[in-house]
Parts: sequence; structure tokens; C-alpha cells
Amino acid sequence: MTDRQQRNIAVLPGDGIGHEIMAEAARVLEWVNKDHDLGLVLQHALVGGSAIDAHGSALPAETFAICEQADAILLGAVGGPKWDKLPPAERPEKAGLLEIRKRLDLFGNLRPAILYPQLADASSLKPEIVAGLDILIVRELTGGIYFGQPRGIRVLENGEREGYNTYVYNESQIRRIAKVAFELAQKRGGRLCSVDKANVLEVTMLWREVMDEMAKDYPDVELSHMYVDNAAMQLVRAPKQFDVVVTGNMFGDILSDAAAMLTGSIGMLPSASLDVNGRGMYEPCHGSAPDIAGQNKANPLATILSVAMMLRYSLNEPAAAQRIEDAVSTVLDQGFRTADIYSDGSTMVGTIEMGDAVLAALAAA
Ligand SMILES: NC(=O)C1=CN([C@@H]2O[C@H](COP(=O)(O)OP(=O)(O)OC[C@H]3O[C@@H](n4cnc5c(N)ncnc54)[C@H](O)[C@@H]3O)[C@@H](O)[C@H]2O)C=CC1
Ligand SMILES: CC(C)CC(=O)C(=O)O
Ligand SMILES: [Mg+2]
Repeated sequence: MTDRQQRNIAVLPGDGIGHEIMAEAARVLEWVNKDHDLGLVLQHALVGGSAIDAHGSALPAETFAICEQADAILLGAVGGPKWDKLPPAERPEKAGLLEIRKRLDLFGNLRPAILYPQLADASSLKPEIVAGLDILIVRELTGGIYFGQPRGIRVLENGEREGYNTYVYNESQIRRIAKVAFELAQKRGGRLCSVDKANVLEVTMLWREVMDEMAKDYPDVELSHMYVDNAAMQLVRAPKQFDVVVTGNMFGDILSDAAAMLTGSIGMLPSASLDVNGRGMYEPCHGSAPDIAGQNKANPLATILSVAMMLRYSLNEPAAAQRIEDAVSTVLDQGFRTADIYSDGSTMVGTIEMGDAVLAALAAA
């Protein structure tokens, strides 16, 4: 061991398959930590429903303190039927996940949808439509309708209940996510598509105006605009027309799940959620999948690829990140598939066996 500076990584499995996928991702992280002498110290903590059960809160003070002091956070997924009846403000999704995102100001959510060539058969689209797919969805993560006030369920004078939320973005929120997206487009193919609903919603009329203003500072990026309903359609019609997509919180949430299927499964989609300084939380795009939880069926690759993103974006360890990405490609070459990406002729494995295969590929490289 050299005298490298210690860096703390908060490891928050969450709920449901979160425990299973995180166990594999943590094994991979520990392996590269040792092999590349990264000086990482993993600090495990509860979040979501498991934290409610243990401490009565989806984000206990101790967990938040660990996150706040960490150099990066790795999170599995939260939520599940057991906690669905709680009041909205106490639920794992809002009081756990959204609360961490908001309190740490993790506004820039990067969701790369890349088709590994080995998975062309697993995609729900024809191979020629998705071959070579490499899209980056940049989703605003701490504003929009998921956070807007007022919100709630009220009783009207006639006794009928009414649910309401507020879709709101101010200029500075739009400007800072635009900056992230334009800069990423500059480093990629130079094309940025901003997705909105500016034909109906004032908030996205402003979004579009600000995007156009920002475009003047990035003459090397070609900015286009698309309404979200068309974008959903274009994603499954001709997804390779997109390079970088930038959009608000809810549209990005929905479009990234759709984009996931182009890559074969939501179990393949990692993500990074960054603050202005590049400090971040890394998580798969999927949820806690109660339908397969506890059955050793979940695909851990989205979480393992999130570890790679963490090493690249927050820890400046591109060699270790590349090692993990190469190992994932190797296990796919070797034909190992969890059920969600299985196709005829490949070898069906469980969550743990997929983790074993990635570790074996790392050791063999
Ligand atoms: N980031 C987070 O923590 C998120 C949490 N959720 C929560 O998760 C719970 C379930 O939500 P759903 O809408 O069912 O979304 P989900 O993403 O958990 O599951 C949707 C479908 O995808 C499958 N799936 C998801 N991840 C998979 C993986 N790694 N390997 C194989 N198959 C996988 C599931 O089995 C299910 O059929 C809810 O409580 C929801 O609020 C949902 C999305 C994100
Ligand atoms: C609780 C949800 C907003 C989480 C989610 O679906 C996501 O971030 O993709
Ligand atoms: Mg989602």
C-alpha cells in the first residue's frame, strides 16, 4: 500500500434487488480498489425502506452524514410495496432518494444508453435500428415537477379530492443543466437535442428560450428541439439520430427507461448524478424490482457500470473504470446472461454468478 490519500465511498444498497446488485458491485469495487491501489474506504449505510424499518426514517442523519462526507456515493435502489402506503413525504423514494439528490444538489443526471454489440439480440428493436447505439440522456434531477411547490392532495368544496403538483424551473436551473449538456455534447458528437413540451407548457417555453440563448456560447454544438411525445416515438423509431439529449426531471426519467430497452434491458443502464463540482452519486437507472427481489435474478451490470462511471467522473481513475467496462464486455463475449438479457445459445446466470464472472474477467485481464 502506498501513501495515497484515503477516499471515502458511501455504499447504500437500499431495498429489494438493491441488496443483491450492490453486493456484486461492492465486490467489483473492492477488487479494483486493491488491484489499482485506489485508497478507497467503503462505508455502508441504510437508505429507503430498510432505513425506515431500522431507524424510522428513509434517510437517517447518520446515513446523510456519511453521504455528505463521502467523495462519492454508490446507491442501489429504494422503495417497494411494504412502504407504498406511507404518507407521500415519508416514502423511501421521496424521503430517501429525492432527499439525498436535493440536499447534495445533484442536479446533473447522466444516463448513457449504449448497446453492447453482444446484446443486439436482447434489444426489443431490430439489430439494424440499434447497432452502434450510443446516446447520452442528460436529465435535470433536482427541479421540475418532482420538487415543485405547491403539491399535495386537497379536498374541494364539493367534497371531491384533487391531486396537484407544480412544474417549475427558473432560468438559473435551466442554464446550469444546459451548460452540462452543451459541454458533454462538445466532447461527443457535437449534437444536442433539447426535449420539452413547449407547445403547451410555459415552463418549457422558457426552457427552450434559455437553451437557444445558451447555444450562442457553443457554436460548435448543433442544438435542436423536440417535443417529448415525438422524442418518445423517435427513440424507438430511429434512436441513432440522437447524440446528447437534455431534458427536465420527469421527461428524462421516462425517456431513459425507454432508452434502456434499446440496450437490451434496464439492468444495463448506469447513471451519474453530479453537483457543480463533479461530486456525485452513482446508481443504476432501474428501481428495486420487487417482482424479482431475493431470487438471485437481478442483473447487476448497471450497478457495476455505475461503479465505472464513479471511478471516471468523481475519482479521476479512468484506468480502473476502463478495466471494469472491459470486464463487462468480456463476460458478454463469454455468453453469460442474466434472465433479462438472455437469448438462445447464451448461458443463463444469476446475480451472484454474473458478479463472479466479472471478477474472473478482471483477474484474467
Ligand atoms: N432509483 C430508484 O431507487 C428507483 C426506485 N423505484 C422504485 O422501485 C420499485 C419498483 O418500481 P418499478 O416501476 O417496478 O421499476 P423497476 O425498475 O424496479 O422494475 C421494472 C421492471 O424491470 C425489471 N428490472 C429492474 N431492474 C432490473 C435488473 N437489474 N435486472 C433485471 N430486471 C430488472 C423488474 O423486474 C421489473 O419487471 C418502486 O417502489 C419504485 O418506486 C423505481 C425506479 C427507480
Ligand atoms: C423515485 C424515482 C423518481 C426514481 C426514478 O425513477 C429515477 O430516478 O429514475
Ligand atoms: Mg426512473
